[in-house]
Amino acid sequence: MTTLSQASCEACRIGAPTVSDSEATELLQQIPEWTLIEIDGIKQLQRQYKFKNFVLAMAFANELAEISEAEGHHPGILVEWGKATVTWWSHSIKGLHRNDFVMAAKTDSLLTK
Ligand SMILES: C[C@H](O)[C@H](O)[C@H]1CNC2=NC(N)=NC(=O)C2=N1
Repeated sequence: MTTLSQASCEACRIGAPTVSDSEATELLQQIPEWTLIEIDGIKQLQRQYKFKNFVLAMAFANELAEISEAEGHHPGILVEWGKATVTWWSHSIKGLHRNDFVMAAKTDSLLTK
């Protein structure tokens, strides 16, 4: 099995299937720090990362911007002093696609680079 962080984000077109609840539970085992949330009926993955200051949190957000552009899939990022909150979901399908789990794993691997 390819680990999520090594997978590529496949194109996610309108009408692509959302991940089922049982698939989500299984995929979450590979990204245990992430929480499944629901906002306005849209399921999303969210994780808060802690940093020593604002500049480090901002630098992390910029690295995440680079991999997001490379993969064509983009997160919500809230940068505050000492933390960055990252949220992944697929706008085109108003929910979670496997891409979101792949991107969450890639986000985690930025920290271990
Ligand atoms: C045309 C472009 O690839 C699409 O609009 C992409 C851009 N980034 C995206 N990011 C996310 N998170 N969901 C999307 O549906 C999405 N669509």
